Amino acid sequence: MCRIPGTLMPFLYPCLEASYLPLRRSRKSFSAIRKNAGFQSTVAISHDRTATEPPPSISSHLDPPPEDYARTVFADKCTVTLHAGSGGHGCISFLREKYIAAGPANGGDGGSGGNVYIQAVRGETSLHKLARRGILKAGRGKNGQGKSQGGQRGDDVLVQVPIGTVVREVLRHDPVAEEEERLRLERGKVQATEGETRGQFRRDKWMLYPSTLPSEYANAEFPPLPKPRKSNLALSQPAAPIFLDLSKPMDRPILLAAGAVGGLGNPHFVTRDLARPKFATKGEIGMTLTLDLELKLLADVAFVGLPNAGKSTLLRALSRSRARVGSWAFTTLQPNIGTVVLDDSHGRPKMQSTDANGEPRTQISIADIPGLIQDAHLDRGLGLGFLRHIERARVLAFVVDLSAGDPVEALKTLWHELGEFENLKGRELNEQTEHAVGLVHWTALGGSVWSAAAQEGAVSSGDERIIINPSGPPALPALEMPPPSTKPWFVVATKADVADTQERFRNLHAYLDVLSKGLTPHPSGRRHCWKGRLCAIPVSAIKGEGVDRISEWTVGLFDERS
Ligand SMILES: Nc1nc2c(ncn2[C@@H]2O[C@H](COP(=O)(O)OP(=O)(O)OP(=O)(O)O)[C@@H](O)[C@H]2O)c(=O)[nH]1
Ligand SMILES: [Mg+2]
Repeated sequence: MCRIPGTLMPFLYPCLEASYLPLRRSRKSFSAIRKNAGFQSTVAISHDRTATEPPPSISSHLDPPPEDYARTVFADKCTVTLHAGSGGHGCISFLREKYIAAGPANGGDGGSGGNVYIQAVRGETSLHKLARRGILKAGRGKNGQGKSQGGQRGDDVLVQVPIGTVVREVLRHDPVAEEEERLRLERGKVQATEGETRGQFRRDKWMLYPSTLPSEYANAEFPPLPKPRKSNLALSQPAAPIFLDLSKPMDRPILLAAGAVGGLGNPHFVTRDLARPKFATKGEIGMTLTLDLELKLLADVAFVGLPNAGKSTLLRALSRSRARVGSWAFTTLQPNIGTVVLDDSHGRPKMQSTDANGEPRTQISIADIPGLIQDAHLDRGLGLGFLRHIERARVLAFVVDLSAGDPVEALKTLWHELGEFENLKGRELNEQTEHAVGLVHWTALGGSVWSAAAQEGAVSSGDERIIINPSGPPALPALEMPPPSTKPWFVVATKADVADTQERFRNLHAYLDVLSKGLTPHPSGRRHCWKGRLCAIPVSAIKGEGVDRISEWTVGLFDERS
């Protein structure tokens, strides 16, 4: 439940105020707020101040010079390749001391490779850092040393992603699993694998004593190769193909790929006949995973509006964002994410509210989405790309400009685009399903694991295995998102400081009233839309007035749903 201690900012339109109380606020607390704010006597915004008076001191952030813009770097999707560390090689060494010229074998085992972990953390809002890096490699285990010293473990890699990231596997190359698969297939044909491997030298598996002559190992007899080994940690890896929906902050990371185990030192190969083996095994090769990361939840609130409506200025007013603003359309080309901290700058929460996990809500994230224009669903303007972002917010805040024509028309245009986008997605989904019904799925290596061997082409160790040369990994289906019309929403009527905008605001308010009573069809044209209390919040973003109501209302909506 949301409770708002302290005073509200002096409000914009006193005559309309009574009907915009945040959800579930008691009458008593409201009258206290009115009293504190000097409500009856103060009208917060002087309407024709913008042109003549110098902007207030706050405007340095809200009406910023170009040097105050931060370059927006944002990615809501990326593909990364993760390499678990390979194991270090086993060591070939012999004890050598005073009076012991040729002691027993004492080579240490190789160290294990580093593991790859993933963790969803608060504070991360975009996948651009991962998108830029593309490839992350865990450290290789160090080789074993003499005097039976094992090699050091390789360094782990921790991939930190924003909360709401969906991780899907695109490609997997696990040399150990592939070797096991190869042996399993061969076991049917040749019973005595041991006998077959004895006497063979495999350059990729064996380490040889440095001073060994080629002629020596050409005739040397090698023991059977040890079975492909995996570290115990591999048991806690998620099952293939990986699908993780990281919708909550994680205290501990999840293991994605365990590092490969190190090779065996030469003491492992001591036998009665061979006291001083001059060979050890190489470390296993670490697995490679190609993952598709996609943000399912971009932010708690998304600002949806026509170009130049004042969305970026509003984000600057609410948070410390340094989004670019300008009096022309399409100033914003990438979503900007801002964080609103719900405390009074002294560490005390402004509102008592808890999230779905029962934890106190300390902040909300807001996404400023690039402007939407008519026919955006037909890929006009910045196209479908950013309509996609709108699906990824929990609450939609429609930002309408009170100074630019009828706000009701603007709201209808925005909803029409979202409705058409939903229709388009529905049609696409139907087509995909029809297409999928007509397809025959065939997996090359008989498992859900898409192996690199299959990707390389017509590789086959046996005659009966036919591998089709595919052009690449299978495309992942689009993530399922809740349609925008089912999300809670409200309207932010901005630029309320501009003169003669009250009438437009009253019209907007009246329209929302009629809409919430169900007396007029939903502007998206969709059925099963969200049915809740609709509200329009008048603000002046450029003066930072009335903007606190946005976070209060949002928190009220979250509390209602939880
Ligand atoms: N008078 C007044 N002007 C505002 C207000 N908010 C924004 N503006 C001005 O409106 C213009 C557009 O603001 P932006 O924040 O860049 O608008 P936007 O919606 O982000 O625009 P796009 O990124 O192009 O979609 C700027 O010149 C702002 O100074 C406001 O509350 N009052
Ligand atoms: Mg903008």
